[in-house]
Amino acid sequence: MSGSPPPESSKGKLNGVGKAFTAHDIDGHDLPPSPAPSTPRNGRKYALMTELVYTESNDQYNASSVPIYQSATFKQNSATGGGEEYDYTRSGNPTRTHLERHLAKIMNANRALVVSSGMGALDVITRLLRPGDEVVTGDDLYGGTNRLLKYLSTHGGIIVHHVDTTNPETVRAVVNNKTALVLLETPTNPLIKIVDIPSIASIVHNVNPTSIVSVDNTMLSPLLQNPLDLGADIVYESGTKYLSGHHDLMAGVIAINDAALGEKLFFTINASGCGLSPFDSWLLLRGVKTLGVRMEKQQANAQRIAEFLESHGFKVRYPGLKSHPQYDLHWSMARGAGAVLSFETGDVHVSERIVESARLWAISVSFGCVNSLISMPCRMSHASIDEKTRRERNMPEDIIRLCVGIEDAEDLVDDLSRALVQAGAVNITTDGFRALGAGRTLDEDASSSTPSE
Ligand SMILES: Cc1ncc(COP(=O)(O)O)c(C=O)c1O
Ligand SMILES: N[C@@H](CCSC[C@H](N)C(=O)O)C(=O)O
Repeated sequence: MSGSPPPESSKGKLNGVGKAFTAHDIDGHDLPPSPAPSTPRNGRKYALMTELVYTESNDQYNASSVPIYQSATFKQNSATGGGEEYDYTRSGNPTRTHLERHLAKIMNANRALVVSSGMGALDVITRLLRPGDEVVTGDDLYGGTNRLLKYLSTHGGIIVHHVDTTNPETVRAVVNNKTALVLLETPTNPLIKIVDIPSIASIVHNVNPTSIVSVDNTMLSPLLQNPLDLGADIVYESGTKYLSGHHDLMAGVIAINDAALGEKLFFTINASGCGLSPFDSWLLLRGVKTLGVRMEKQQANAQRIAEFLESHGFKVRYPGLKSHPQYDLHWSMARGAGAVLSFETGDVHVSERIVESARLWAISVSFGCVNSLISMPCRMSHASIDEKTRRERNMPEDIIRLCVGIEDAEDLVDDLSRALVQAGAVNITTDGFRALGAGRTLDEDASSSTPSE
C-alpha cells in the first residue's frame, strides 16, 4: 500500500470504521486508526466450525491476523475526555475487544469478557456476592473452585452448600431466597458426573428469580455445549484448556446474555485489573480458530482409549461410553463427550506406577492441550481439597485422569498398555490382559455414594 494514495472508491470503506482521523500519514493517506476491533456479523450466521475461523477486522492493511495492540495507553484527542473507545488497556484494548466479540459469537452470547485465568473468571463472578449470600454447588468440583469457595465461606461471610448436583432435587432442597449463586460443572472434574442444567436452572429460577445460575463449561468448550442455551445466566471457562489448546497461555472467559449483568462483571474486571493481556488475547484468538479440528481428533482418541480400558475390565468414567449412568442426560445437553476421562485401578500404588510408567502421556495437571496428559487428581489438581473432604465426597484416591490429545490413537493405546503391564495393573493371560481390580460398575458405585455438604 505504500507509494500512491488509496483510490477514491476505497476511502469510504477505510474511513467507515473507528474515530474521526484527520491527520494524513507521511504518504498522504487518510487512514482510520487500525483496526476497528470487531468481528461484525455480516448478516449471516455460519456453522460453528466456520464461525471459529471467520473474523473481520477492517484493518487498514487488511491484516489476516488481528494486530497485537501492545500498548498500555491510548492518546486522546482532547483534554476533556474526547469519548475515544480506548484510553487504558486495563479498561479496554482493541486486541482484547476483538477476541471478546469473536468469543461472544462462538458462545452464542450477547457479550463475552476475557480475563487472566479461569480462576480469575470465577473470582470476577463471585464478586457479585455479598456477605450473607448463599452459594449452592456440587460435591465434585475442580479443586481450585472448591478452594476459592472455601475461602469465601471462611473470609467473606458467604454460605456454601456442596450437594450432589447430579440430582436436581438435592438442589431444590437447599435453594432459598438467600441463594445468590448456583455454580455447576458438567461433566464434573474429575469424576465425570453429569449435571442437568435445564432442570436445575428452572428449579432455581422458580424458587428465586434473582439467583444466578453459572456453569463452568471448561470440560466441553462451546464447541460441544452452550449452557446459556440450556438456561444458565453465566457461562465461564478456563481458556487455558480447549479454547487455546496448546498450554501456552492462561485465560478465563465469561459469557452472558444479560446486558446489566455484563456491565457488573466488566466493572470488576476494570476495577481489579484482571483483563487478559493483548498478547495472550492474540494467542487465545489464534487457538480458538483450531478448536474444532483439535476437539474432533481429541474426542475420537478419547473414545478409543475409553473403549480400550473398559474392554480390559477397568471402571471407566466417560460420557462417550454407554455404560456411563448419565449417558442420555449428557447427550440431551451436549454435542460430544469431550476428551477427559478417568478410570480406577482399585489400588493407589498401582495407579501411581501406571502414571509413572507412561511415556507418551505426560504427568501434568490441566487438560485440553494437543498433547495427552495423565494425572492423579487427588495428588495433583485436587490436592487442595483435604483428604477428609475427599473421602466424604467419595473421591477415589486411586483415580487416574486421562486428558487425551491429538497423537496417533494406537500409539496412545500402546503406551498405556505398556504402562498397565509394567505397573502390574493387569493379569496377563493367553487371551491378552484384564484389570486386576475388575468387577465394579459405575452404577454400583453411584448407589453406594452419599452426598456431602
Ligand atoms: C473445570 C475447571 N474450571 C476452572 C479451572 C481454572 O482455570 P485456570 O487454571 O485457567 O485458572 C480449571 C483448571 O484450572 C478447571 O479444571
Ligand atoms: N497447583 C494448581 C493445580 C492446577 S490444576 C489445573 C486444572 N484445572 C486441572 O484440573 O488439572 C493449583 O493449586 O491450582
